[in-house]
Amino acid sequence: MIDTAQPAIEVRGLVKAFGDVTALDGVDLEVPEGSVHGLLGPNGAGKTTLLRILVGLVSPSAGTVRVLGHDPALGPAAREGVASLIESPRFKPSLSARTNLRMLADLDGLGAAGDVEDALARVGLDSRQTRAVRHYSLGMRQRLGIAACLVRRPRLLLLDEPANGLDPSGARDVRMLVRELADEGTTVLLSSHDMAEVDELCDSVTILARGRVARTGSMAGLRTEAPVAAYLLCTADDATAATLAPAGVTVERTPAGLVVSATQADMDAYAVVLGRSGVPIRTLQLQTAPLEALFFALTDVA
Ligand SMILES: Nc1ncnc2c1ncn2[C@@H]1O[C@H](COP(=O)(O)OP(=O)(O)OP(=O)(O)O)[C@@H](O)[C@H]1O
Repeated sequence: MIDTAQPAIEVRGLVKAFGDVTALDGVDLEVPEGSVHGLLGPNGAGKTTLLRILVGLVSPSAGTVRVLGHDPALGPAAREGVASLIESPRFKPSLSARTNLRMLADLDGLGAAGDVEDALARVGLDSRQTRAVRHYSLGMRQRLGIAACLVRRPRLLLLDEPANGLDPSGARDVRMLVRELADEGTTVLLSSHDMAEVDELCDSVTILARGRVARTGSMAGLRTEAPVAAYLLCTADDATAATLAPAGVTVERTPAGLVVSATQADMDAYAVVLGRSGVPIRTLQLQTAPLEALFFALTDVA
């Protein structure tokens, strides 16, 4: 029975040191059951270490960890209901996707309960095809890795940069799949470098920087904190355009065009004013997305 009052993940004061490298330095994390939570941070922030601790692959130096109510360090029984894709999944290269998943289901003692056909269908891999996994593209392997998670019918799915290395359509497929699983009630914790990806998929986010929590909260809350966006605007008459900026819009003339700082709503209003005033817009480019700018500010990455 699912205890809805209990968070799917509850981490308090988590510290992990590898020799003199402190990968995690007092991390608190709470992920409610049924939500999609993003773990965001630059390289080396500690995301993978945190995920590895959550599945019992690494033991913490200090702090408490509860995953679906259990301490994952206590062994496989304490990790029931949890599936993860943290490292590149290891499959037998000479065997087909279906045979690989059947073997994993048997190893997990799932037997017929591990629905291999359904898992393959969910990730868009054809269970009838006999091609060996060694011929699979990176995107197909990643999908197979997710299928291996789905065979376990997890309540909680942990994904380490699931769209990393995939081409745009592969990345979109993985995102759609994550969204579908979330809509069905699976709790998802996914790490990413990509603020846009987290914004698209997640209800809430924890931003890590150098092993510490730089910010945690709902995506909606984070959006309200985001600075105004910067745009590069080129018009048929930049000198006139600069004089037409409404209140709330800052315009700086540069050789490349007008650098405009404005909220989305104010930029829309400015574009309408320009059109009405007979100043055609030639190009308008978003230079720094607001959430991305906030991510850089919070993690100190120039
Ligand atoms: N097994 C290990 N031994 C020694 N140091 C480690 C080990 N695992 C991680 N680290 C160090 O801990 C820090 C955090 O690494 P981690 O891989 O968790 O970061 P990350 O946020 O996942 O980075 P990336 O986005 O590059 O994958 C880094 O300084 C890394 O070098």
